[in-house]
Amino acid sequence: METPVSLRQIMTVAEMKAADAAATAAGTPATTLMERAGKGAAEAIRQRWSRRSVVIWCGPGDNGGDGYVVARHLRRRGWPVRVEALAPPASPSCRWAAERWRGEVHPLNPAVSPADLHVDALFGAGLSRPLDGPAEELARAAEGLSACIVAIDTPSGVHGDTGQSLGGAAFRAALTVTFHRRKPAHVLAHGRAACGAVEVVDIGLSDTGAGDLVENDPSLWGARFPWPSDDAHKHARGRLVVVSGEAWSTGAARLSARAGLRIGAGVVTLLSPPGALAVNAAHLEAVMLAPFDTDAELAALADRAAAAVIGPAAGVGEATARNLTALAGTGAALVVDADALTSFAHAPDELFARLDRDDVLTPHPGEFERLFPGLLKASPERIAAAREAARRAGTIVLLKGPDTVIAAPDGRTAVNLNGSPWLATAGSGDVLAGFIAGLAAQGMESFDAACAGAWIHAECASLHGPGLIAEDLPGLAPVVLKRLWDQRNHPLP
Ligand SMILES: NC(=O)C1=CN([C@@H]2O[C@H](COP(=O)(O)OP(=O)(O)OC[C@H]3O[C@@H](n4cnc5c(N)ncnc54)[C@H](OP(=O)(O)O)[C@@H]3O)[C@@H](O)[C@H]2O)[C@@H](O)CC1
Ligand SMILES: Nc1ncnc2c1ncn2[C@@H]1O[C@H](COP(=O)(O)OP(=O)(O)O)[C@@H](O)[C@H]1O
Ligand SMILES: [K+]
Repeated sequence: METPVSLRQIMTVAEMKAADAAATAAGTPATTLMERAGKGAAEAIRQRWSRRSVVIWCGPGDNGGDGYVVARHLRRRGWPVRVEALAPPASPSCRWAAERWRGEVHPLNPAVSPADLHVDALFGAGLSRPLDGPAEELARAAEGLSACIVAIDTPSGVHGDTGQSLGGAAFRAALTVTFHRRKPAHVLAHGRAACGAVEVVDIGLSDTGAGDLVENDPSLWGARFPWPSDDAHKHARGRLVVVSGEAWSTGAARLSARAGLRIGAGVVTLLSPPGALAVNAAHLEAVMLAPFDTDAELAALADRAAAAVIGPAAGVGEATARNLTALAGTGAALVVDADALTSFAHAPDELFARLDRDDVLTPHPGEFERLFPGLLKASPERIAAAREAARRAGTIVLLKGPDTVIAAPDGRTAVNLNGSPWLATAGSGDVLAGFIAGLAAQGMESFDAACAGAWIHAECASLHGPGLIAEDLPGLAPVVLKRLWDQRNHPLP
């Protein structure tokens, strides 16, 4: 069975608080939620580690309360547990949990008391100011110990919504156990690294439905993947065109074209300036080639295409801007990347005016800054920046990076989690543009295509690992596609 979309939902700290309040209002006491949270965290720890000595650092709020519950459950299982408190319990639920811990409570040892495992239950996702005093000292002393630290909800000192340190020191963990849903801190680059593995414990909060911020995963788009029908023919599988650069910069467009073909577009044509025809012809097999001289000729060639890629090594300037305008006048869904983005740096609104809701912009942070000056810096995190960019542009925006964010103008947003640094290699973005456009050419809705393209792209990179170059990526797509195909025919239980 596929994972329901709602299980892949990411909730902000405020949304989580609201879900918590709704449960309490509906009759589930806060202490019941805390008991489930702490018990679930203890179980997650026992699943990962055999019995060993553990020190639990408890804060004064509900995160600390979870810590006392973890302590009780681990001791019940025979684990040697030492509880250290930063301050006496201050919240009612924390007091409740502390009263049920029958062992000793020691003051926090900022120099790290020796143990095989340490549990950070100082502060959770709602922390609003930097760690200070003994908590900060402890975070510094615990640097380098992350392999034996388990964080409850979030590593203390990390902001739940941004994943950034609140300033000063923050903990890093091997495992973070959170509750109900992941928060942005668990998926965005810095926070994700601080969390280590993330496990989500169900604490019985009611299903809040499929929110519009989700993890990017096949459960999001797998059911709508454009597999060919039995009576498919190549033209029915979707026509894709890719605009080539001049003779000395043709490789990027060929990478996109090959990627589009590999991901299933039936017919892929590279549209090439006359001066680049010879070099393109020398390097193409299944990808077809057609010359264009003017933007009008380009539009005519693209007229029957379902999707188009423009940007990879297309050249920055007037000609690319004109070519984009010509393509925008066809019915093709556009994937606008690289030089096509930069060609509008002086007038981003002119670009946005030419695009439709089914077009996709694929900027890396540098290109994003050119189209949306200051937005990344002014936003609390990348999710908010990408969402605002999609709203302004009226089109889909895929903001690239270790935590690629895909946002649609209607608010749908997905964060890609399967990326790896092997993708940080020249040309990998060109392949991504080709994957997305290849899926759009097959009729996949553009937000789905962007999400599926990003996920498959990252999956290909993980399959290869060290030594990856962009040329390898399209050739790895069949392995990933086969897995998706097999899951479709034989869904996992
Ligand atoms: N939501 C849910 O559904 C469930 C949530 N659960 C658990 O509850 C946790 C959230 O609990 P929480 O809101 O009490 O936040 P927590 O991070 O524990 O305390 C932060 C407060 O401490 C205070 N503070 C004092 N000294 C401080 C210092 N040096 N540095 C900084 N702050 C300091 C400070 O108050 P201030 O002094 O600023 O007024 C601040 O407001 C959550 O992470 C999860 O583990 C589960 O039980 C299951 C159900
Ligand atoms: N550290 C990283 N972890 C995960 N993905 C990464 C990382 N660095 C880069 N990527 C991915 O690699 C691709 C690079 O694209 P881009 O910067 O456009 O490169 P190019 O222009 O050379 O093709 C993007 O999909 C990006 O998300
Ligand atoms: K914590």
